[in-house]
Amino acid sequence: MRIAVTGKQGQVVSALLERGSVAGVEIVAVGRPELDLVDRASIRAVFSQIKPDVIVSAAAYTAVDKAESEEELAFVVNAEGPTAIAEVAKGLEIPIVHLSTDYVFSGDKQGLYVETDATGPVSAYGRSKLAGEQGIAAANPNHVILRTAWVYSPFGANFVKTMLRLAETRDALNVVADQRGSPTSALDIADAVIAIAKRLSADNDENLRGIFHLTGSGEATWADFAEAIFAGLKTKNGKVVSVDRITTADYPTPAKRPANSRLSNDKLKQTYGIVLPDWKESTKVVLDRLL
Ligand SMILES: NC(=O)C1=CN([C@@H]2O[C@H](COP(=O)(O)OP(=O)(O)OC[C@H]3O[C@@H](n4cnc5c(N)ncnc54)[C@H](O)[C@@H]3O)[C@@H](O)[C@H]2O)C=CC1
Repeated sequence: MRIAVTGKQGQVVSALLERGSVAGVEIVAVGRPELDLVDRASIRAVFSQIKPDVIVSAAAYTAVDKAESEEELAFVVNAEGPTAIAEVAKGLEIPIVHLSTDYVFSGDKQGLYVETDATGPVSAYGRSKLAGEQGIAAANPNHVILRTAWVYSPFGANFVKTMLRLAETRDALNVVADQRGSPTSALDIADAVIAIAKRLSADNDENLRGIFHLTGSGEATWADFAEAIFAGLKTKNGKVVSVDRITTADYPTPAKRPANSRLSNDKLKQTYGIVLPDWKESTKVVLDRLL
């Protein structure tokens, strides 16, 4: 099976390239310059040449704070581009698997978010990703939208790498302790995406299509996540870094973030039998690679 994935150096695309060979699946990464999400013509041209069985839409404008001042560009990249890809997939009669985000929700709910909960993004990035979900769903019923969250990996830029970099020069760090979510390893996302793509290309059942939540098992605050990273660092090289728990109000950012990012993964478990590993286990796997 051949999977075309958008982007060349992102966390999820890098993980797919690595895990694809383990799963015996050919992964073709397409990104700039031959595929630019702001250029519809490039989107149309590239996939008919590759002839994939499934398209995975992983590339995105992911600079959450910068999007506040570049909302128009974020919309083109996160909504118009993926919608055009879904149209191409429809024309090729193949499924599209698209990565979306917990930031489509406001974070005001008390419990875990389920797929049918009302959306209500509180940031430009979240609004652009929600518009992408809606554009894809309207363009091609043969879609799976995977809302994930707090993605980290050995690749690209992410929270784990930022914490390890800061630990080189600091003994204590202030980390936000009033946002809850589920850290999710891009390596685990890649395994799930490949399993889902295989099912989609073999089975037309409409229950396999639609929106699904896909996050690491268990939950944490950013401060918990940082502590787990520094515990791993301590066992590796003895360096001790302490975490000072602060509130979101103590750490103002241009984009507002949901206080509650916890997503229920029950639908994915019931439909596909997929459950991602506990975030603490997957964090150890990534730390082993980075340290
Ligand atoms: N990183 C995170 O914490 C989260 C990410 N997501 C979603 O998961 C998906 C994958 O995220 P990551 O791998 O972490 O992202 P990333 O930021 O590591 O990679 C994004 C990729 O998109 C590419 N890209 C950006 N603009 C482009 C354009 N105009 N044309 C072509 N390619 C372009 C970049 O070159 C890069 O390869 C994205 O859709 C993102 O919105 C969802 C929730 C959380």
